[in-house]
Amino acid sequence: MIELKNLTKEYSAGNRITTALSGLNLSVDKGEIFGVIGHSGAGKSTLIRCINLLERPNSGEVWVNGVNLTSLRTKQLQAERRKIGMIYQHFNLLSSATVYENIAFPLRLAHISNQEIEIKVNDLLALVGLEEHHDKYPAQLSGGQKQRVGIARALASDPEVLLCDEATSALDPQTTDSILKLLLDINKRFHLTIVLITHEMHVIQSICDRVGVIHQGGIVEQGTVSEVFLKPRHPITRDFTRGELDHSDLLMQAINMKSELPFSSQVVKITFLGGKTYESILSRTVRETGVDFAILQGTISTLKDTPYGQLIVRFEGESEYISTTIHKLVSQGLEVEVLD
Ligand SMILES: Nc1ncnc2c1ncn2[C@@H]1O[C@H](COP(=O)(O)OP(=O)(O)OP(=O)(O)O)[C@@H](O)[C@H]1O
Repeated sequence: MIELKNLTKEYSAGNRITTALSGLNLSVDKGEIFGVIGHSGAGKSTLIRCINLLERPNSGEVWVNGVNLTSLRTKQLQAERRKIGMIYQHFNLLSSATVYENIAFPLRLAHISNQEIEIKVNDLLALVGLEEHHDKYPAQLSGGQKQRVGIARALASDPEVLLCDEATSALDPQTTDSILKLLLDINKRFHLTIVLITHEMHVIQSICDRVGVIHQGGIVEQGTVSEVFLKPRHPITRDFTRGELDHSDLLMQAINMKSELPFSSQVVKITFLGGKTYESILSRTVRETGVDFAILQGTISTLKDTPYGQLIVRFEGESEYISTTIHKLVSQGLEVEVLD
């Protein structure tokens, strides 16, 4: 659906050149929610603005729905851009126009009749839950309501792609969740392809199917959210996932106390995904092998609709039986990483 091929983007200010994207490649499938996560300055905004050519790359190609946007003339590009909606961190609403007129704006530009506009805008107001606010001005709305107007406006031209530029970064956690839920609902209902950029793991974890990690203008790791999130390989990805299982000093002490223990032990990280999260695999297995365990740290949460759990445990017992335990856990589909 979207293919970014070898994109490079440099900004020059005076005699200083900043490389924001360097040979970046990315492909997004139709109907998926793809998240790009990265630290400040990594190139996220430049990347998302290159998808609709708000920012023109110095080299490389941008393909959306089989069309090479980078090869188009202005008029053709304008027509293709209508199929790409965008929402922004600071909403970018017209402050002097009502909610209704903000949503109607792209339709008026496209010379749609008043009658059609009325039907369309009323449908969109209902979709984003703002029917009662149609004649208010942006200043009279909360941040979450403003973003709902932004979403309705972006959907007015029936786009095939929705780009979200840090769309929840200015919102509190509760409002963030309600906007993410709305985006998920829109994605499912209209089979809309969504690309979002964020610096928050929570956003990726809540609604994305796949994720790319951007660092110094390139994608350093990408895959399904569970692949990238549960088995991070790149140090930057580890930075983002660290919060989930916190490698605190206390945990490190517990891991390193092996030599002081009167029995042999092994510290492991066990990852449960999907239905296995709620099965009693661990307790059943240790009952069979006779190994004891102490839980040092644990979390159970969800990746979009999929439950997952991660436990750091210290197995205690004969080393041979500990090995058997690990082997049995792996053969039942759990991920086991030996930590000491
Ligand atoms: N208009 C510009 N002129 C000069 N340099 C720019 C411009 N826009 C971005 N940059 C630089 O390009 C690099 C990437 O910026 P970009 O805004 O894409 O990163 P980001 O990941 O979105 O960061 P943030 O999360 O802080 O918005 C940074 O070094 C930034 O300073």
